[in-house]
Amino acid sequence: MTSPRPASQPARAADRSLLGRIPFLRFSGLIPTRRAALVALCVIVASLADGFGIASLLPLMSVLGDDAAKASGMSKIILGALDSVHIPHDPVVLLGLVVGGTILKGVLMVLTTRMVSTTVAEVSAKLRLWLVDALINARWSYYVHQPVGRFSAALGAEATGAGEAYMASMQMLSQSVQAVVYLSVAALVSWQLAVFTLLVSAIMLSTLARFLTISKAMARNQSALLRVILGRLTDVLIGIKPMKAMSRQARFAQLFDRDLKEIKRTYRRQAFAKNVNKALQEPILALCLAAGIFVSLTVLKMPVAEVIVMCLLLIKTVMVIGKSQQELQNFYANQNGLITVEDAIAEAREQAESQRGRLTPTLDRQIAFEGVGFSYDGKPILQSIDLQIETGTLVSVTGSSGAGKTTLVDVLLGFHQPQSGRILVDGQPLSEIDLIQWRSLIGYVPQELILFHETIAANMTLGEPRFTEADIERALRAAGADFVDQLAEGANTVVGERGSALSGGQRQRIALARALLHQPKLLILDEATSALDPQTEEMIIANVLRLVREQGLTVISVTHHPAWLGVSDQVIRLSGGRLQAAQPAVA
Ligand SMILES: Nc1ncnc2c1ncn2[C@@H]1O[C@H](COP(=O)(O)OP(=O)(O)OP(=O)(O)O)[C@@H](O)[C@H]1O
Repeated sequence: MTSPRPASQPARAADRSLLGRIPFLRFSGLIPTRRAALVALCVIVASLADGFGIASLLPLMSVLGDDAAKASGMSKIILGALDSVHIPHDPVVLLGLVVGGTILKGVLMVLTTRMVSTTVAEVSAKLRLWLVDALINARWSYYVHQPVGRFSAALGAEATGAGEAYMASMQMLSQSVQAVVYLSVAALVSWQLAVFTLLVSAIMLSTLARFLTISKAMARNQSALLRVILGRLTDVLIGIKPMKAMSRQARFAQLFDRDLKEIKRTYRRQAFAKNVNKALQEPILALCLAAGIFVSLTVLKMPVAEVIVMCLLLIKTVMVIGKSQQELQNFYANQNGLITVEDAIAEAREQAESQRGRLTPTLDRQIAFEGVGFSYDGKPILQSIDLQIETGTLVSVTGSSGAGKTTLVDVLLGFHQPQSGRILVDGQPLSEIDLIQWRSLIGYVPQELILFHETIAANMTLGEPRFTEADIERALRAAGADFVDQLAEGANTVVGERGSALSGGQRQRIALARALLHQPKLLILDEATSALDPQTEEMIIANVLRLVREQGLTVISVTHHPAWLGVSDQVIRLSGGRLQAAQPAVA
């Protein structure tokens, strides 16, 4: 998942251009151009076929109509067109043409729907993939400031909404093409009919436009509210235990209640706007139609057959334009998902971890900090740190809470770039080393360790198939996790949500086994044995020390525990971000 962004992937600004505001062009960066063009072409062809269905009824009406109808301008044009392609004026032949055309249209529609549905699924899947990829490759400091729920919302409902928006844009394209065909046929029949149809459509669209605006606004509100709720829910569920223990969860339920009521209100308004739009289209059309029929029959004295065909055309055209407006409403209701996911992707990509280093790390001799300084938002955390860590030694980092111990480790992991000084690994600047390769040499147990809702084995291998059962067994032994043998399912025991089916000390040992599984050259332990009883801690220290002495493992242990400090080759003491005293490594 470390691949750079493919060139075809969209930049945020490009999609907000004028062209990007046209619904079906909005997806140009998401779907390969050729495929997008093919889908659009199929939609257009199927819609043309659908549009010409109505035109094919006209010759039939003319042939079946009375003499007055045959003598009208409309019929002359149609019958003349039939003569030019040598189609006899026979009702049976014409009926056959209508049926054949309808079947062809049906087949085209099915094929097109299939292609559009596949692309809808692809749009959602691709957005999810890009988002996951961007998140995984973002720098550590980015995660620190992000509510997790934001990404849950983007990966779930919002990515699905983006697919729905694509579907709506294609439907809209289809209805628009049909509208153009119907209008052209109407113009062929009579220019007055085409003008009247446009007039009726304009009345309908402008009357109902405000419901479109409501849909758009409500969709935006829903999206923002859902993000807040999901973010809060994720936080609450992660930290529910102390809240329940102190009976302080009620306040959160009240907050959810307020947000959920607000969401309910936006959904109600959106559903109303959508359905009222649909419901009002027909009465508006009926009123205009009644007026048109009255004028045609009584004032213009047009033949009845011709008025029927014209009414049919007008109804079809206006309905298709109305449907196109409904699809635009659907697009607005869902495009927020697209915008939100694209924004999340673009933002995470802007925070992508720099991969500038090209050097291959070795770690055979020494890690050196030379005048390393680091600040958070201008607040100095590490100041002029100078130290050497020889390979094959055990080094403890100690100091009061907030002294900068974890930050020191984070800088060594390449999570933060020092603002002054440099770190050298076997004489090579860390800033020039390939960070992916560097971290693959490291085993790391963090202070706030998290196990996944998986088996013990899966928590150790993290899904990598290269590890064997023997590897898992070896790492469990080294981590002092003998308790796994007592479990009915052994390493196949599921550890529960964030490892809650295990004790704190058991979780720490699984996390240590995970860190040892790939036989790292550098093991970093951040308070990794804080939850263990003294006997278990001593046993783990002995195991780690054996790896140091026998296999040349380098260990940095952030700790306050005397058991670690007593056996360390070097103790680094931090106070207020400065090195207090460093004891040289024991020979
Ligand atoms: N992401 C952050 N943004 C801003 N300040 C931070 C951030 N992370 C840590 N700090 C600050 O940096 C200082 C050092 O934190 P650090 O976690 O390195 O201390 P520590 O010595 O490991 O403490 P402890 O022993 O309590 O874990 C603290 O004052 C902390 O508030």
